[in-house]
Amino acid sequence: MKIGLLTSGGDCPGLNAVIRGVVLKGDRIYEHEFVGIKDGFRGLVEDDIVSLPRKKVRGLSKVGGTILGTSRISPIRTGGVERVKEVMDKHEIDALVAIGGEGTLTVARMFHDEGINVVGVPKTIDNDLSATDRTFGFDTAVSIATESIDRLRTTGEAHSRCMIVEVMGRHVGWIALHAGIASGAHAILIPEVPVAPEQLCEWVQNAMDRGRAPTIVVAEGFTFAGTEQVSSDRVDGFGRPLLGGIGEAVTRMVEERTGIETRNTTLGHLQRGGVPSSYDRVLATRFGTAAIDSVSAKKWGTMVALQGMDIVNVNLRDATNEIKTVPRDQWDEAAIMFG
Ligand SMILES: Nc1ncnc2c1ncn2[C@@H]1O[C@H](COP(=O)(O)OP(=O)(O)OP(=O)(O)O)[C@@H](O)[C@H]1O
Ligand SMILES: O=P(O)(O)OC[C@H]1O[C@](O)(CO)[C@@H](O)[C@@H]1O
Ligand SMILES: [Mg+2]
Repeated sequence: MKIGLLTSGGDCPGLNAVIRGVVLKGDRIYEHEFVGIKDGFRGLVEDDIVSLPRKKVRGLSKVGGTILGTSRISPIRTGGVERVKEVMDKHEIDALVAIGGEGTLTVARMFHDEGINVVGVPKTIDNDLSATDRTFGFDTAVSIATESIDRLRTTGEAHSRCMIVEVMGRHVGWIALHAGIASGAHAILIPEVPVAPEQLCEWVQNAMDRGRAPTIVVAEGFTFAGTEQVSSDRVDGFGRPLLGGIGEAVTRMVEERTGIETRNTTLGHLQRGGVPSSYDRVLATRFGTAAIDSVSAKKWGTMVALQGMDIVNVNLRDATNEIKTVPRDQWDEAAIMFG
């Protein structure tokens, strides 16, 4: 079989390890041929496709980013499924492995419905995909965020300041929750749970009164009860507003209301760049080798997923019907330690 690989949506540590896993097993065990589609769906519409022999994936499991490039360009809006089929036919591509988050896999599902052979691999640092216990990239992002919060804590203590840390998480607070628990934050603010400014200031004041430097982790998608998401007037490649700025808003509010000197740090793309953790390398490699098994078994319209310790196949529809949010009881468990 001739198989096209693409990475789409935000990049994520472990993408290259998936590519390596797919190509190595596909070459050794199944003798498939591979091509790389450049910059996600852009390459599929604009016919930007390169050969992907085994030698191109050497040593890739520890390399950040993606050798194929990525984008947020929609094939549905730009060329449509007919154009995708035309390009695939031209290159005699039998099947696609689409490595991406909920948006990419929604498009993969649309492709499947239109008769294109496709298997999905779940990626995102946000960990917001249903039907898989984990996405690769999440562990790395949490490690980077945790280390950063630990560092901010010592400078906060030196100055008796309140430190606010904004982490990624457009719709969900998984990174904030895990990094916040790991670093012993005094409050964790996530999109799933509205919190009143008065409550936050009480936690900040309590921590200060006990001689601690209050440390607050806030996910970019968080909003105070009854307020709008903070976003910029700029949009991403798909036309959605860029988020970010809630950390600064929380900082000003805390300083104004409590009088405690407060500083904001937005971790941003530091959470996505650089080498994947060993956990993410292993998970991504397992996803890659399982994905080529799925392709070889013609399990079209499915996604590889982690359930417990096992890699399984799930329907793309189950993976993309709704995003996986943080359950309220998990936030409540953490909230016992706030303040
Ligand atoms: N419903 C849709 N209709 C058409 N195109 C879509 C749709 N959803 C997503 N896409 C396309 O798929 C691309 C990838 O989706 P998206 O940008 O959300 O990244 P993702 O795969 O979800 O990863 P991330 O976790 O970074 O968001 C989008 O930028 C857009 O071009
Ligand atoms: O700067 P970009 O690439 O648009 O990505 C930002 C988005 O990517 C994500 O990290 C998901 O990868 C979101 O949490 C965030 O809103
Ligand atoms: Mg998305």
